[in-house]
Amino acid sequence: MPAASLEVRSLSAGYGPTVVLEDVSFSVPAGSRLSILGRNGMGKTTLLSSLMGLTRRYGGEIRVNGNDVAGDKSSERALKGVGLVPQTRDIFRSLTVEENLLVGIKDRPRSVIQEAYDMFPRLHERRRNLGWQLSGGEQQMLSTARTILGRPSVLLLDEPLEGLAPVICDELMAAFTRLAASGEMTILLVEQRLESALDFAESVLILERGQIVWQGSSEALRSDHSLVEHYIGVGSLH
Ligand SMILES: Nc1ncnc2c1ncn2[C@@H]1O[C@H](COP(=O)(O)OP(=O)(O)OP(=O)(O)O)[C@@H](O)[C@H]1O
Repeated sequence: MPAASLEVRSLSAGYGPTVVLEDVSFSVPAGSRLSILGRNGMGKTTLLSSLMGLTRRYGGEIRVNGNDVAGDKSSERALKGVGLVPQTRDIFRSLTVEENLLVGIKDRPRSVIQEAYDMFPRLHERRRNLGWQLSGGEQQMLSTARTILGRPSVLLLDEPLEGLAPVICDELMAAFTRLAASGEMTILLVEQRLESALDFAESVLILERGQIVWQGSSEALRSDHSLVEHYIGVGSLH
């Protein structure tokens, strides 16, 4: 599936009776990159989970290439090209790396696993290791590779660098940048590290208490220190 556009209109969503996202609207052209910023607890994970169909929706539309998927279950959204790499890196801990990857290939031939190994050679070295034996960075690579093998046209990455050593972060960001450059996926990245988020994406949105408080280009945000300090925190830009 080639990259798809994403359009979100007046989305409100949450958990049970709790509304977290309120009237969220934005669009991402096919093949482009959006970073989602905001302090802890502002609704970033809830936004990605809602795009994947994992929260309760109170209203609004989610259009993938113009088709509204907001009423679809998450499994249906996955078939329509939405792929989430969750913050929890939910790999199967008692399966090997290779078995985990096989789960992600959907109906593609087994040989496509090589795509994951090309992307992350470390996974090839660890292919017979069990999920629980992997480091945090390797788990992130596996979780990402498994989702990517399903060829999503809209890829949602939730804080992929969290808790990882700088050298691993660089390796992952390089892989995400290569993916983005391939033009095969539209990518949304939730990331606390401002520099990484701005380097990665052309455009940015900032969430505060479940609402979008700023949207614009990465360059505009980078050059406006007062905006960054107001919404994200002092000293975020170096
Ligand atoms: N399963 C849940 N049930 C009820 N409320 C939840 C649930 N998950 C998150 N929340 C609440 O929704 C709000 C937004 O949380 P969310 O995890 O989306 O924020 P976030 O911006 O991703 O934060 P962080 O950067 O810490 O991951 C918070 O007030 C949080 O307590």
